[in-house]
Amino acid sequence: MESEVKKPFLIGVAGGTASGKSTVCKRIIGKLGQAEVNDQQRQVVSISQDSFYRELTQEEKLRAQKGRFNFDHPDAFDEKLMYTTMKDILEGKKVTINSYDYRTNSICPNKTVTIYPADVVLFEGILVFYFPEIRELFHMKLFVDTDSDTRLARRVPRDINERGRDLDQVLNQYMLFVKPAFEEFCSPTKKFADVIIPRGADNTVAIDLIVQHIRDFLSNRLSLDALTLSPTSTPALNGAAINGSRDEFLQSALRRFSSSVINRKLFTILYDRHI
Ligand SMILES: Nc1ncnc2c1ncn2[C@@H]1O[C@H](COP(=O)(O)OP(=O)(O)O)[C@@H](O)[C@H]1O
Ligand SMILES: Nc1ccn([C@@H]2O[C@H](COP(=O)(O)O)[C@@H](O)[C@H]2O)c(=O)n1
Repeated sequence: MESEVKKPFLIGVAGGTASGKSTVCKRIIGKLGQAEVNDQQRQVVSISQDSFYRELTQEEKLRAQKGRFNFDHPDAFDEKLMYTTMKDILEGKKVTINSYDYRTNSICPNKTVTIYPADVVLFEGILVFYFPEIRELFHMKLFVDTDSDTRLARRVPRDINERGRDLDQVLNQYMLFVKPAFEEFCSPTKKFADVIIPRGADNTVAIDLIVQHIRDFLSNRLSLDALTLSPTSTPALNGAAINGSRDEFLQSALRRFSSSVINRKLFTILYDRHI
């Protein structure tokens, strides 16, 4: 039998720096029951746009060390790599992405992350809605809308504790690049969002609604897939549906989709429609 190609539900998660984008993604992953699942089995994965910062020239590296490089400008990213990676993910391919090191302002040498095909892929970053070709790939677009005071108050300790910066560097970079670029490039992309999440991860009502929408989308797609099964594409499943018992059909359907986050009660309904 042909192996199943997983075409994921692709969700873009944009918002200003330290708005809570990665925390929102973690909450969604947790609520879909995927927090403890290992990388290869994981059906819901999150990718950061930071993995697509481009390598700097020597001159840019020197400027970055002095806090004089604008990492909040669209040109700081490798747009082409972002697009081809998202296309590959949408085609159900396994992809390899870079790890990024904020301390050296560069891609970690000899360190990559493998992203295995999944049901749901979240792609989060300050400018994920900025590039039109990439924006159009998303099935759902979320904008995490946290006020700028809160974001700065979170960014300062994070950049000092986790990204190797000192207070002066963080504040200078914020005033010189981060704040103006947010206003010019990030904030205007809020209008493309399907859902705006005020207060980020604190907004459990919004997160629950989004999780329910993801479940509904996946159930509907699975329902369509199963209703259009052809004997050539999935002989085992179809054979069971046509010739076998109700239990055989459900067993083979569950085997095929056993790793999915989708509601399995659906198969009972499908069986009743098929037979
Ligand atoms: N709702 C929240 N309440 C308190 N701290 C938060 C909240 N959301 C995020 N944080 C903290 O703020 C910092 C930035 O959050 P993060 O999710 O990494 O933001 P982003 O991905 O948008 O840069 C992290 O240290 C995180 O733990
Ligand atoms: N070498 C770098 C690369 C990026 N940044 C800053 O990271 C921010 C984006 O990450 P978030 O998790 O905050 O969304 C962005 O505002 C860049 O300024 C950096 O400081 N150094």
